[in-house]
Amino acid sequence: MLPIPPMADIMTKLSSAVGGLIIAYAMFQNYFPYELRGPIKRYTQKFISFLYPYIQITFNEYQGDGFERSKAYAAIQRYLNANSTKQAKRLQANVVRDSESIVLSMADHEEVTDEYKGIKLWWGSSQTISNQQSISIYPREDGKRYFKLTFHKKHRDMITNNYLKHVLEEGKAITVRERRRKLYTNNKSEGGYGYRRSMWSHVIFEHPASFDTLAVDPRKKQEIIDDLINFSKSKDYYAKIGKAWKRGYLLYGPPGTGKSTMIAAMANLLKYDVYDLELTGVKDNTELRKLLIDTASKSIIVIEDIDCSLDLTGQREKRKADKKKGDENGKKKDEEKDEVKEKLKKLEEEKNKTSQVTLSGLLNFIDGLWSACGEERLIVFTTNYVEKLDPALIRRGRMDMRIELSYCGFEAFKFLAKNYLDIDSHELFATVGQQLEETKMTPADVAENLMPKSGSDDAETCLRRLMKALEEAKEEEIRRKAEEEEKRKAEEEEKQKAEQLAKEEEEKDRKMVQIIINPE
Ligand SMILES: Nc1ncnc2c1ncn2[C@@H]1O[C@H](COP(=O)(O)OP(=O)(O)OP(=O)(O)O)[C@@H](O)[C@H]1O
Ligand SMILES: [Mg+2]
Repeated sequence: MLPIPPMADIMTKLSSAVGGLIIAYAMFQNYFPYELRGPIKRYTQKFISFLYPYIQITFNEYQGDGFERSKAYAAIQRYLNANSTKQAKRLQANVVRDSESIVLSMADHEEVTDEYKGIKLWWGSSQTISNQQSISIYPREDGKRYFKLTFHKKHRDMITNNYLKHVLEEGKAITVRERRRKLYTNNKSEGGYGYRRSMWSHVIFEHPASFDTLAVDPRKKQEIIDDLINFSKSKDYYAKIGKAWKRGYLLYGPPGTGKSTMIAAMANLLKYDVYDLELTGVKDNTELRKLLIDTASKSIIVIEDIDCSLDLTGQREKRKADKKKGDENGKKKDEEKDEVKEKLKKLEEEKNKTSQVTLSGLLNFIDGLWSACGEERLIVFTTNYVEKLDPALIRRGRMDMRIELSYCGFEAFKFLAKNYLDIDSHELFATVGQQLEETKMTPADVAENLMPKSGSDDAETCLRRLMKALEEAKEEEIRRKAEEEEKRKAEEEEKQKAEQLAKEEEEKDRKMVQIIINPE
């Protein structure tokens, strides 16, 4: 490739060439016969492109009527900030992320180079200054910002077909990587009229959990990570098989086994937002659908403790009973005419009013037609009692992956020891392993015991503390079992006594009947 002079140099040469051409053009307009003008024009164009064999593409910041910021401009800006800002000598500082950090971008009239598959390109940033003296609310009237891409015309196809696509995709990926993720929760519906509030409120999601710190059997962990990454890259696959791009996970296990922590780790791994849906705060199925529509792509919708959130089968029965009660109250109202009492009753009813979301509403939420309105979404349920859930809710297709998080095993313990004490092995490991087989302890409790409590605590002190806790837990379990056995025996005895008593009563009754029938 020919070495290309810097832009300023090109512009000087070009302006003198163009000046000459304008004079020539004026002469030719007046003095050349009409028939000769066409060929001469063509040659002039060739001459210009010989002098300046480059193509320029402009990307304006605002498009359409000037209100909408061009997505391409934003993506290019991100791309250039990440890839080429180091070369620019004049930079512009923008404060972002709630005034916490600064992002540098190339200043106006700066130029940087980029290289793509051995092709050199130039990116310039500029602004046309508005002639208006007044301040306008229309962004485009305050001056148009734009990026200009310059490249040799022989690379036209490669640039327009491949490079621009690469820049836009890379820019978008950087936006996703760098954005601050959010943790949303649904606002409790308040009913009534007035200004429609957003259905979700959010805070910045900053949970430190990651799969690196999660003590789960390494093989199982890898399987989950692979599944998640595979999902996030499967846009085309889902389109091909005609399924909405979403996946359901059911996390189940006793309290303190890392279900919530795993959700945070999933969000951190995929860089997704989290929507923590509190079902008891959702008025009815319609509101549930609205909440769903209000969620963005690249997100995890979480429903924790699904078994407690709603008594999905009992709920419908209770509602019917409530309704009946409501009708009866209506009749009484005319009779009583006691307004104060009525108001108090209403308040009480309002307080007791629970969510009217039904099982079918929830199933529709997961895989009904509306669930396809966004893409790249995970739906995660957690529960302590998987056996309590309605089979329809957790069948394959709805919950694609079921993950059991259980008590701490030896592998998980070794992982926690490495994480908390920075040791791979210790002579006490074998004993701890044996204890863990005999006694159930959650990873949360194991981690708590392993954590050094003071600066003087070494690995052995922490391991011995864990062993002591396991010993105590074992004794507690033996005590509990003994108590249960005692209770069971007492109940059994009670039952036998009652049966004996019933038999005796029956015998007495039988004899009494006989005396009445046969008095002698
Ligand atoms: N497998 C694990 N690896 C590392 N830390 C864990 C693990 N499980 C639990 N913990 C620790 O224990 C604490 C409680 O865990 P978490 O809240 O994730 O439990 P959970 O399964 O969601 O419990 P619940 O059913 O009560 O909601 C967390 O602070 C976490 O650090
Ligand atoms: Mg939890």
